[in-house]
Formats: sequence, structure tokens, C-alpha cells
Amino acid sequence: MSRLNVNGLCKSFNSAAETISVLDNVNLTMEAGENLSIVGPSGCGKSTLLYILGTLDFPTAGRVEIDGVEPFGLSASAVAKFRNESIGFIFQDHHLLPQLTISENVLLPALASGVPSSEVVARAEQLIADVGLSERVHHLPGQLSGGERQRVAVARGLLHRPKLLLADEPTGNLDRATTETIAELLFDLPRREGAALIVVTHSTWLAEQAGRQMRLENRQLVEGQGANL
Ligand SMILES: Nc1ncnc2c1ncn2[C@@H]1O[C@H](COP(=O)(O)OP(=O)(O)OP(=O)(O)O)[C@@H](O)[C@H]1O
Repeated sequence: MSRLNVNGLCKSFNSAAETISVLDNVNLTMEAGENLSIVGPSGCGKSTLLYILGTLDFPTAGRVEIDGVEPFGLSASAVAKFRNESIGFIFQDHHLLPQLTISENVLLPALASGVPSSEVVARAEQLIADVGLSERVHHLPGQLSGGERQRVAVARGLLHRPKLLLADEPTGNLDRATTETIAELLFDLPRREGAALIVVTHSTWLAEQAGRQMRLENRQLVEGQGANL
């Protein structure tokens, strides 16, 4: 069973004056442990695609199957549960809560459903160690650098062992050296755990680090490698 199956995905937005078609017949299959980068010009629909794959928005047409589940056929509460259990997100601006410690931020996906089990707490500790921040667990996000905050976001995105990890411009505000550190974690940790990772980025360098590279062009996904990006 593939980790992700997208068939004939379409998305358009309606306004009073017109209908804007953003995605038209997007097809994609990914296996466990695979990582994929998607590039494309501003406004071509990259974030829209990630939001749909993350079940935060819905397609106008087409079929999406994540780890054997068709999320858009589920009730709203079942989709929310599925999203929380099966999908991880990493955003450009990390979305950490400033008043919570690093440890609490990593545990945030678990706190939504009550007091985390000792197993989940141990998992958070391990992930914080994996991203090299064990000394900073009691610090607040404001006490960390941008790159360190993004490492926390990587750890948090992985807490629930997601089947699908979605990263939208994860190194957008970072310098090259920090981008390299984040890239190492981003492409290594999910692969070790069998998550399928999709990274949307404007950085050609980051895109080229992914095992598989695609471009969103004319509302469709096309395979591209190196210079063809
Ligand atoms: N809710 C919405 N209503 C109407 N149009 C929308 C909506 N959301 C996105 N769009 C349009 O869809 C298109 C794709 O937007 P999207 O944010 O997916 O692009 P992107 O490739 O991620 O861009 P960037 O690289 O600049 O972040 C844009 O033209 C945008 O204006």
C-alpha cells in the first residue's frame, strides 16, 4: 500500500466575479520513507496543495488517499482525529507558542487530547535530543534562535510518528548554514521512521537535497531533477 495516492486532484476558488483554477489533474504516489520537494513560482498553488494533502482544505475534484484512508470521505471530527494522528506539519514561521517551553511545544500535539502518557513524554525527549536541543527544554521559544526554533518545529512535527509530514518553506527565513542543519534533520528523521515527507520551497538548494524533486507548473505536478527544477 502506498503512503500517499493522489489522483486527478483539482482545486478552484470561487469569488463573486470569477472561478480561479489553481490545481488541475494533479497526480502523485509516494511510498513510506520517501521524501519529495516541490518548487514552483509564487502563487502557483504549492501551499494550496499542501493544505489539501494536510486535510486543512478540500479538493474540488479528485481522490486523495493517505495510508489507505480517504480523509475527505470522513466526518469533520473523524478528519480532525485522522489529521492529528497521521499528519505532521512544519511551517516557515514554526508556529511555536511563545508562552510554552520547548518541551511543552513539542508535546503540544499530545496535549490536545489530555495529559500525555509517559511514552509520549519520552518520545518528545528523544526528538528534542535528536534535534540537538536537550539543554534547552525549559527555555521559551523567544530565547532560541530562528534555526533552533525551526528544529523544535521539526521535533514537534514528528511527535505522533506521522505517516505524512508536510513542510511549507521550512527554511524560508534562515541563512545557508542553518538551512543545511535543518535539511539534515528534515531528510533524515522522517525517513528513519518511514514517514513520507513533502517539502515545498523556493530554495533550489533545499529542493535538490530531496530524494525526489517535482515542480508545480501550469496547475500540474511534473517530475524534475537538478537543473530542470
Ligand atoms: N482562499 C482563497 N481564495 C481565493 N484564491 C485563493 C485562496 N487561497 C489561495 N488562492 C489563490 O490560489 C493561488 C495559489 O496560492 P498558493 O498560496 O497556493 O501559492 P504558492 O505557490 O504557495 O505561493 P507562494 O510561493 O507565494 O507561497 C494564488 O493565486 C492565490 O491567490
